[in-house]
Amino acid sequence: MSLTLGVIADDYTGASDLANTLTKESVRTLQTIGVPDAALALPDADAVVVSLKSRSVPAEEAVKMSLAACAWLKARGASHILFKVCSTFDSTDAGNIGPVTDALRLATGAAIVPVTPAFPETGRTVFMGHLFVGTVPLNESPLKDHPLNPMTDADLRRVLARQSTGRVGLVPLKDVAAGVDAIRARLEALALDGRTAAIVDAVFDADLVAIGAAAAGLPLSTGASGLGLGLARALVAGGRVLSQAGDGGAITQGIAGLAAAVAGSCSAATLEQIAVAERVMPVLRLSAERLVTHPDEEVADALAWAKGRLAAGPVLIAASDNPEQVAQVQARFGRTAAGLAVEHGTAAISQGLVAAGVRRLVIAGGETSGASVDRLGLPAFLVGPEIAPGVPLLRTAGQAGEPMVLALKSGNFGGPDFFARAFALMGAGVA
Ligand SMILES: Nc1ncnc2c1ncn2[C@@H]1O[C@H](COP(=O)(O)OP(=O)(O)OP(=O)(O)O)[C@@H](O)[C@H]1O
Ligand SMILES: O=C(O)[C@@H](O)C(=O)CO
Repeated sequence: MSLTLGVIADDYTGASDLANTLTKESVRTLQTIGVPDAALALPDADAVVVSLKSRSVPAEEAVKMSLAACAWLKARGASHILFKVCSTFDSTDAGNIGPVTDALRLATGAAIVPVTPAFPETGRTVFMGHLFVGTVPLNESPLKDHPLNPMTDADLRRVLARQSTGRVGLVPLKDVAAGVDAIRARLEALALDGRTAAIVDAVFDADLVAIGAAAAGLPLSTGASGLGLGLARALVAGGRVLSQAGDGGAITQGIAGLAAAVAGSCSAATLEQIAVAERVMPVLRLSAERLVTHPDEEVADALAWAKGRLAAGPVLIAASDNPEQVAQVQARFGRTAAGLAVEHGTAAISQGLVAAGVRRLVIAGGETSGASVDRLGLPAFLVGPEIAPGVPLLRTAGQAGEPMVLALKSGNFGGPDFFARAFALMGAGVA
């Protein structure tokens, strides 16, 4: 397999978001979970998205995992590496976007790295280096209450500089609007001035097409699905990838079995989606406190609840809670310990659901998805049609046993009826 584009994604939902964008742009794309085993038989692809669970781990660990993924992708011919981060730049002052970008820059020999989390289709735009979520700056959006990495500064030059060893510059919208040559010229000037990364403004998809054209000529970029769109357009236009229309129908073919969803995202979008799901399917609200203090009992009770209902249609099991409740649990047990306990609990529930015959599984939340997919030991996914912007259907690939269809939903993505829509596309209707 000879690749053109190698993507290192810092969480699993983000990886499927990016794989979705590339697939929509007709780039033959495969999503792997971690660096694939040498023995894993993979179909041909022009782009591979390696999913890591590296967003919230200590920076040294994230760097190590990302360098291993980079080496694997480069050994298979990838001429450009995209480090896929969250469109809301989820990270802390300790990392991991800065440390990983710095390390990949050295590994790829890049002089400067264009960085933009813009994803206009989902309302993420960057202007004068400041990230907006819809109509408000990042620090006024619900991301200020994120359970693991509250985002309190919208100025990405400052945010990235606090995490990086290098100096951070800006490619302003004026240059982006002037087109690919102006972007290249600004990046070169910033590199000459000693900047090792540059936040690139982008408000419309057209901006990202120009940025993608400039970035495709460099060894490395850091960004979200908007940058993926720009890179895909540049690679297809330059004849560097085989453009191929997707075969969406094949994704759900031959998949029967039960259907369920597990949610651990506490984003405003997911909380609303759970409330809406309650009107059309059975929903169980887990106790985060009990997942910390009596995990086996809480998991067993949840599975018993689900098993009594699955035959009648999809069910949803959610740990998700509002910021006040999450803060209380965190105050009592600590942020990391509470998050990990809930992830372990939801992963055990996903495993129990699959053991009970679930073959159509929706998971909400990046860390939550990572923990569940790891527990299920799924090595790779083929990418199918889109349920909502940034959320495709996925079909398991490369694993022994019966295939499954999954959806890994980024916390903030999807409309209010997301769960019902996902099940309908998976061929499992709700009442
Ligand atoms: N009730 C709760 N109390 C405390 N922590 C919780 C609770 N419910 C979930 N969590 C934790 O909150 C974190 C949510 O992160 P996750 O990445 O799954 O969602 P997200 O950040 O909304 O999604 P994404 O990363 O895709 O944007 C997880 O670590 C999860 O275990
Ligand atoms: O970019 C995004 O917002 C998502 O793909 C994501 O990474 C959420 O975890």
